[in-house]
Parts: sequence; structure tokens; C-alpha cells
Amino acid sequence: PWAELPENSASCVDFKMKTIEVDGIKVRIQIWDTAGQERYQTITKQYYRRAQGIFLVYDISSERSYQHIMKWVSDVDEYAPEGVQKILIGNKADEEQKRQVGREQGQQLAREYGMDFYETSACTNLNIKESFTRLTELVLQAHRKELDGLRTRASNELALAELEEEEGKPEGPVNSSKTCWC
Ligand SMILES: Nc1nc2c(ncn2[C@@H]2O[C@H](COP(=O)(O)OP(=O)(O)OP(=O)(O)O)[C@@H](O)[C@H]2O)c(=O)[nH]1
Repeated sequence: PWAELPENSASCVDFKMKTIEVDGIKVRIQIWDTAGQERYQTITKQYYRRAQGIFLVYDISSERSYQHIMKWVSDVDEYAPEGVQKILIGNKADEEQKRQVGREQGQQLAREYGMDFYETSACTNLNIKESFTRLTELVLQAHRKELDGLRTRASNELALAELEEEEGKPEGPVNSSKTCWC
């Protein structure tokens, strides 16, 4: 993937790979952490295009970061693929004494956008594994649906082609030697 990186992206995109287990299956995930600052957005938006799952993250100790989520959602809607899976994250849950955004506010916003919601902490590891596993699960589910749809369509088309072939066949020897009953 490095060959496809836009120029100057080193300072605004961090990349990691990780293997996690979902439903007993080992899944290797690529994690792209894009910078939040406005000045990098021409570059970072280009990464949405190939995303399958996205975490929209605010900081529970910053009302401003929470207000920004609407803007992130509209960017994601504009630049990410249609079936992209999204989860809302309220990070820094360990900073209870500095909290400016209530847990219910997070839940409410997530409900409005039809997303799952977690409060996390990168310091205490709260819900880190859970949220990554959930997002991976959602991505796998979405792809399974897509695959099932393709499979159904393919088998319908095959059945239709067989039917057409059958109907198009010239009448066989049994019919051609049929006695006339009239
Ligand atoms: N207490 C606490 N601090 C955190 C947590 N997560 C990140 N931080 C701190 O918050 C600061 C910003 O973290 P970053 O990971 O740089 O945040 P970011 O959203 O990636 O920043 P940009 O993408 O560059 O805008 C750092 O000082 C981190 O140590 C957390 O869960 N709890």
C-alpha cells in the first residue's frame, strides 16, 4: 500500500497492521489513523475511499470535538464507499473529572446516525479490543451479505440460462416421430 500513498502523507497518516480473532477466525486488519487537523484534510480524505470500517472519535473531555463529529460524518458520507461501517467512539473515558460530554450524548448521537457506540480509553485500554472486534465483525458481516447477494444472483442467472437453453432446444426424436392423433 505504501506505493499508493499520496505525497507528504507521512506526517498526517499513521499505519499499523494487526491480527485479531473474530468468531474463531483470525482476521488481519489494516489500521489507518488519519490526522484530525483541517490543514491535512485534502490528503486524509483520500484514505476514506478505500476504507471498509471507520471509527469516528471524539474526546469526552472536549465538547468541541463532539460537535465536530457531524462534520466527520458528512465527510465520510461524501468520500467513503457506500457500505462502509461506522462506529462512534468517545475516547479518554479515564478523564472522568474533565468530562464535558455525557455518555448519553454519545449514545444519542450514535443512535441518530445508526452507529454502535463505545466509550474508550487508550490509557486504561477500556473497550479498545471490544470496539476493534465489533468494527471488524460489522465489516465481515457486510461483506458476507454482499457475497451472499452475488451468489444468489449468480445461481439465479445460471438457472435462467439453463431454462432458456432447455426451451431453445429443437424437439427431440420422440416428439418428431409422434403419431398424429387428429
Ligand atoms: N487521558 C487520556 N489521554 C489520551 C487518550 N488517548 C489519547 N490521549 C492523549 O491525547 C493526546 C492526543 O492524542 P493523539 O493520539 O495525538 O490524538 P489524535 O486525535 O490522533 O490527534 P490528531 O489526529 O493529530 O488530531 C496525547 O497527549 C495522548 O496521550 C486517552 O484515552 N486518555
